[in-house]
Amino acid sequence: MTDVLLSVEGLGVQIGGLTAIADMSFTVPAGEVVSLIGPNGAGKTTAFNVITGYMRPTRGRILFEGRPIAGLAPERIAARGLVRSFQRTSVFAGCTVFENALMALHLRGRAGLLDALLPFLRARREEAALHAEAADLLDLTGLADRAGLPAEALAYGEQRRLGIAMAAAAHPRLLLLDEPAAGLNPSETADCIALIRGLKERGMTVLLVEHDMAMVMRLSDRIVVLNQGRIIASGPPAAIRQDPEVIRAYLGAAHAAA
Ligand SMILES: Nc1ncnc2c1ncn2[C@@H]1O[C@H](COP(=O)(O)OP(=O)(O)OP(=O)(O)O)[C@@H](O)[C@H]1O
Repeated sequence: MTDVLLSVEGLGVQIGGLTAIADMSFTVPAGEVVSLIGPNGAGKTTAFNVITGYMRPTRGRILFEGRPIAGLAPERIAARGLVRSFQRTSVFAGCTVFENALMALHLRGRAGLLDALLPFLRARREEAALHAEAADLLDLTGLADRAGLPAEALAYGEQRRLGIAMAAAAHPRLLLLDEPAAGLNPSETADCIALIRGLKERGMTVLLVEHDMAMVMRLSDRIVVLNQGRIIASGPPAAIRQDPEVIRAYLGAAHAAA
């Protein structure tokens, strides 16, 4: 049986008098890409905010590796290995692309007992390993030939990919991506799909919120469809594409025309 990494059970979120999420239950199995889709206002961002600790649920449970996380502070949830990338880019301007990748890896680095015993040797060995890993990360993003450029000189789509790679550098157990294709042109979207596929091939589990259906259909093992705060369907892309209720509520005319 597949290991369930994240389990959302009977989640409900009220914001003031409004029901942002009425009742939501789904799981994210380890090693899979699960996408949350649905029309504007369906509750996708709210679900992300609650899972990552930025909002408190009104009811329900969220279990990460079997332990409850609902209501914990965002940094405590991140420390457990649940890391999110934001819609806006989050690279450090004024640093090169390579330095950005390196910084993300350093932020993950943890000093151990060896630090106290062999500080110099360890620092050198670790630095070399981190440089190799940063180079590997840039290979994966397709940004290796841009390594020496200031991060702000990258095109928008490249900055977005670097931001995702930096979130992935933390080796999260679960990576949450909030609309990674927003504002990207088709070729940038294709590069972004390649990056996420590469992360998946390296064993990363991903929860994706995305409006770009080409990306969702290509990457997802499973899709959860939300409408007005409720799950109306969930399953593999082929089934979701043909689900009459999903077509009516979300895929609509664009799907019919395709
Ligand atoms: N901070 C807030 N204050 C008031 N209402 C909110 C707040 N955040 C979300 N909502 C409401 O909760 C519902 C769900 O919104 P949410 O942003 O989660 O939807 P979404 O699926 O992410 O939409 P989109 O695709 O447009 O990002 C909507 O009716 C929205 O207006």
